Amino acid sequence: MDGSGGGTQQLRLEPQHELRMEVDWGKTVHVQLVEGEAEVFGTSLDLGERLTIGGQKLALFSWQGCTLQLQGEPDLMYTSDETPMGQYASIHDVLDARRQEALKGKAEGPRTFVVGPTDVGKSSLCKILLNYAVRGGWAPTFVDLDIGQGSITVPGCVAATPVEAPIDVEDGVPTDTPLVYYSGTPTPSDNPALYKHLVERLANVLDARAQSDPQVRASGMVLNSMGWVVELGYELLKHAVETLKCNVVLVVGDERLYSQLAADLRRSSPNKQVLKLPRSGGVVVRSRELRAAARKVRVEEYFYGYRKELSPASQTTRFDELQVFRVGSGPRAPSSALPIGATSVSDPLKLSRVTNPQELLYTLLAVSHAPQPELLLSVNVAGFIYVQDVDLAKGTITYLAPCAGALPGQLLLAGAFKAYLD
Ligand SMILES: Nc1ncnc2c1ncn2[C@@H]1O[C@H](COP(=O)(O)OP(=O)(O)OP(=O)(O)O)[C@@H](O)[C@H]1O
Repeated sequence: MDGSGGGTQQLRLEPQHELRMEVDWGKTVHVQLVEGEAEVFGTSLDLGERLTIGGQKLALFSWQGCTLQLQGEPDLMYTSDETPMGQYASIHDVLDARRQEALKGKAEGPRTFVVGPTDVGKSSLCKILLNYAVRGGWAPTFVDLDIGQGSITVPGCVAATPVEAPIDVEDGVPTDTPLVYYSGTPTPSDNPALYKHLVERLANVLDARAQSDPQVRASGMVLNSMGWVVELGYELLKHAVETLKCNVVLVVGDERLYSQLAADLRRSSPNKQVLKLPRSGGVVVRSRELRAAARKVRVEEYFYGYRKELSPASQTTRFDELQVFRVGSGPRAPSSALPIGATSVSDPLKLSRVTNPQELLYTLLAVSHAPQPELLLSVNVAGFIYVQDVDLAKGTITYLAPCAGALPGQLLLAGAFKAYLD
């Protein structure tokens, strides 16, 4: 049973056109390349390869034209020749030239920061640039600072992963050797100091990695950012650009943001390239509810896999055998409750041991590589567990882990959002 239903049809895609498609979760559509060439966000399809699309919105683009065979009924499907792919390819050429130059001069390649408001196609552009770089023989690092989505592991993280092969259309970015820091919340406004701290930790490790391998260094990075581009969100963007030493900033679909960033960044470092790009008309706008649903799907995929091919293990343990810590000093007193003139002071990076397991129910806990609690915010995480049940009478918690057996670390970081897996 593949859930595709519907008949089979052949479709001709003219040169530089794209076929835009939306397939809801729980449904599948199969697409096969019969003739010519086509790609999905820069990942080329092989002739005869059968792509399964489910719970996705995407575009099949062809530079030279192609024939596709479709089985199943997408919820929405249309073709368009109004795509920014030509401009995206030109940007790739600029980045490629910078990589060649960097390799020759044993220097840093382009660190390309993609910014823009929500739903302008930032993640899709990152995939296109990563895939084009891989097709040219480079091994760029993908850095995801959009903690709302968690495309590398789960929502609530800043993370990075090397991309050495084209990104799988179904499985997404590779997750074999990710570098992950957990903030535990899908929005940086909950604890901006923590977000900045984790970005700084990530930057340090990525700098060290780049120094150790000239090819990695010249390949550079492609960085995805969150869509919060005003007020504090804007300050966090600038902090990330500076901390991760980004030398190319691509502003998608927002003229105002482009001129503001270009002025601010050029003032602080004149050799940064700040470029503007149009939003693709194909990008689908997602509601708040859809984003929350996508977060849950992301967590499910982490444990069960995109095709439900993984077998996570449910285990029960005594809560006092786990050392779970929470970041931040808890809710601040409202200013109205403080003496006149006093401000509420709390350490946003303070760690405190969680003593009531009930508050962890349905949340994700990060299993840290840290050898001691003081290093919990400095060391990356090994993976995640999901708290399925808490038995206060017995003092036990039941959790879902990617595999059975002992956890890879004794120290855990609590998350603040509930995933409510079925
Ligand atoms: N040309 C296109 N045709 C059809 N769907 C597209 C196209 N480009 C992007 N999409 C889809 O639109 C949705 C939003 O795109 P994307 O995730 O790239 O935007 P974003 O700016 O990164 O969003 P966010 O605000 O969540 O960071 C995704 O489901 C993506 O697959």
